[in-house]
Amino acid sequence: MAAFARVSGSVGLITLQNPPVNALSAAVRQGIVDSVQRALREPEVKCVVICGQNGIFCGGADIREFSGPMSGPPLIPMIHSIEVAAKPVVAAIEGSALGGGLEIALGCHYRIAHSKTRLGLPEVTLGLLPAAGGSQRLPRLIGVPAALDLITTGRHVTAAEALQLGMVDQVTDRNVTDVAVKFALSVVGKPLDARRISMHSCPHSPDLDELFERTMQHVRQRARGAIAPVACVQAVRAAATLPYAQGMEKERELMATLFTSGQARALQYCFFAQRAIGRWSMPSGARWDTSKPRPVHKTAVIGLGTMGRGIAVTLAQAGFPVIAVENHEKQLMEAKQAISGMLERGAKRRGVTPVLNKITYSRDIQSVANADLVIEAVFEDMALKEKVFQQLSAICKPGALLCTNTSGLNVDHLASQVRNPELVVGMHFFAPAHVMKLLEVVYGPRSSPEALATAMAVGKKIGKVSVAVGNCQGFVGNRMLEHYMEQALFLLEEGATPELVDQALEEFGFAMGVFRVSDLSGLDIGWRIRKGKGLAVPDPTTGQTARVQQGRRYSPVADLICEQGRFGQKTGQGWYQYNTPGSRVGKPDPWVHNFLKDYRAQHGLVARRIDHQEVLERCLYSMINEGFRILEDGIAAGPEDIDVIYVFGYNWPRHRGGPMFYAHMVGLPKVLERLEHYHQAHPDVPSLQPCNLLRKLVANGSPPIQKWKEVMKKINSRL
Ligand SMILES: C[C@H](O)[C@H](C)C(=O)SCCNC(=O)CCNC(=O)[C@H](O)C(C)(C)COP(=O)([O-])OP(=O)([O-])OC[C@H]1O[C@@H](n2cnc3c(N)ncnc32)[C@H](O)[C@@H]1OP(=O)([O-])[O-]
Repeated sequence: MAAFARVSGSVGLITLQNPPVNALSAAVRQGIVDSVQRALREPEVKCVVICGQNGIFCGGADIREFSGPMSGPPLIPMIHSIEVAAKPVVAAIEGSALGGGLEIALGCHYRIAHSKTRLGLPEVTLGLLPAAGGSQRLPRLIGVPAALDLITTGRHVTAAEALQLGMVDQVTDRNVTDVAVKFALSVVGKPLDARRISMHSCPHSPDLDELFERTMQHVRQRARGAIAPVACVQAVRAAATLPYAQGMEKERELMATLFTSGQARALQYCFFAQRAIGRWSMPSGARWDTSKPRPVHKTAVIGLGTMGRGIAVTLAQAGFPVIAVENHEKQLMEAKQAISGMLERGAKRRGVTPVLNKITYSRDIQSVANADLVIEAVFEDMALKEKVFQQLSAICKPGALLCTNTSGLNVDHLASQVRNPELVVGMHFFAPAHVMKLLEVVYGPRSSPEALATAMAVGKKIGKVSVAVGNCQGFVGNRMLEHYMEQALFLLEEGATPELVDQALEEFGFAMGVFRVSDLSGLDIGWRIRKGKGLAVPDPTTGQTARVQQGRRYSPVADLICEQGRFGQKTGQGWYQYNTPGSRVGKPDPWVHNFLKDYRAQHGLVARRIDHQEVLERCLYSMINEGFRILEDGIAAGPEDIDVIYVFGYNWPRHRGGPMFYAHMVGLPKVLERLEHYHQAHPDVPSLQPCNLLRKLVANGSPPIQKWKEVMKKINSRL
């Protein structure tokens, strides 16, 4: 709701009250309407100040209301009544003014912001556009180019940048409401027409058409099929070319298309999923709010290869002192140089001083004896990791958290190497570790809730989106990815080309298809892992790698490509051809096409026409099916955990919500039917056999994704 009070004699103070972010729920909107009417009606009130409770102005419209019928007074006429008011209305902005919150402020005649405020119109990140006049008022206030940037990206600006853009009139370090009240009294009686933004046209911008063409092209490229950014450009174009009322009509039309779109539902699901994963739970019943993290002051990283360097940078940038250990002198010197460079470039980008002194380098693992948390990031070899954990167990102080950055090896096996297995968890970073937001925090059967709570707390402090998952081969992300990649290889055997598979996945919204990503990360990495699993081993008699391994179909196509030394971008050849080793632009490679033709002939395979639909169904549904197995095994607590992992760690297109949300949108009965269809065609591919949980959810009427956890509990309780 919103409270009204008269302060300083003649100032009507309207306070938004809806913790934690004063979202504009129906009750808050009604409260504002009532308060504005009262302020304008009461003769003693000469001016008005609008502020928010609890140190935040307003987080915008109440996103929770979007999934149901909208009720309460609409925003647009409410903001209009503020703008046309005969008494000056001043917005006192602190904390955040986002979306509808900023739109209210744009309806006010003046805006005073606290220096720590963040302002923005992030609707595009929810699959929407600023639909309470923001797309029409902001361009009029700050100009078309700046408004296009803020509205199509949804980025938040600081108070300093907002002042520089002309979005706010004053920035203060003092109590912003007090400053606003004084300011409001100082402008009583001054003409207001100049302050009514909608009454003005947009500041002139030379060659507007060229600007919009260029922006639309850039936005379409970046959007990868997302519709909201495109609509945002069209709305701002209306502001630049049409009178306000017509522009508002255009804004309303565009919003109507977006509001009910599947993409908007996917993006709003992601918004809440990203916040839900912080409320983790373990199969033991331990939870985020019943487990206390241990204090972590000193940290250490063992092994300064690519991952170790990124992890050290991330910890130091978050303010942790780091002991960086590498026992090879040359590797240590190279790491020191690389890390310093990363810290300096990061500091330059953020306009802060590089924290080079946060890291101390050592060749001696003894130096980590006093660390509260140690992250092992040595080469992905179990024997080597065992040795490191045995050393850490002997060296580290009691209570130190021992973490491994393995991307899929058995965390519990490493726990069995130490005195306190309850203090061992996985902290699986994604390359580059100082850039990628995702962190899989892996707990084993012996990991204590306290250990998990501590790793999750450190994950939050270093700015990672941290997801708690159970220990199993490949954890969640890589375990599902294996099936996605396996299907892609089978499709090559059956007639597809790498380009066709990648095109289907890129049209779906992935920045890069599976074969382009493999060429980027290096085919030799996967090859080494497959060899480690005893898969990519040619039969000594035939010299051929069997196409049935451990009782299931196996495709040796990638191994055979690697045997030719084709490791992707780094060798200039992989699934694509590159001008030179290291170059990034891959062209279709006739060698690969001929190789596949020969391979099919050799194995008696007949190529057939494969369409994009089949590529998507086989690559994505097999991955989703494994997602259901992961839920069934309790490795992930809910679909949100899986979807956040894929959106933040595997570039799953955010406007598709994540693999499990996508299954929900496609419809579980359809996913089940298609998996059954493909499993019938490929009985030797177990990953296509529908998971029991999927069957049970369909049998339970395919409940909405928000209800899966509940239904899973019921299903499990009946087991
Ligand atoms: C007409 C108009 O044009 C259109 C159509 C719109 O206006 S569309 C809406 C546009 N507005 C936004 O996109 C802003 C969204 N919010 C944020 O960016 C951030 O929240 C924040 C404001 C910067 C605070 O960050 P935080 O880190 O301090 O806390 P938190 O953990 O994120 O949030 C704390 C709690 O508040 C909940 N919450 C936050 N913003 C909310 C909102 N707008 N509606 C409903 N709930 C919200 C959130 O789910 C969490 O709940 P729970 O998990 O505790 O149950």
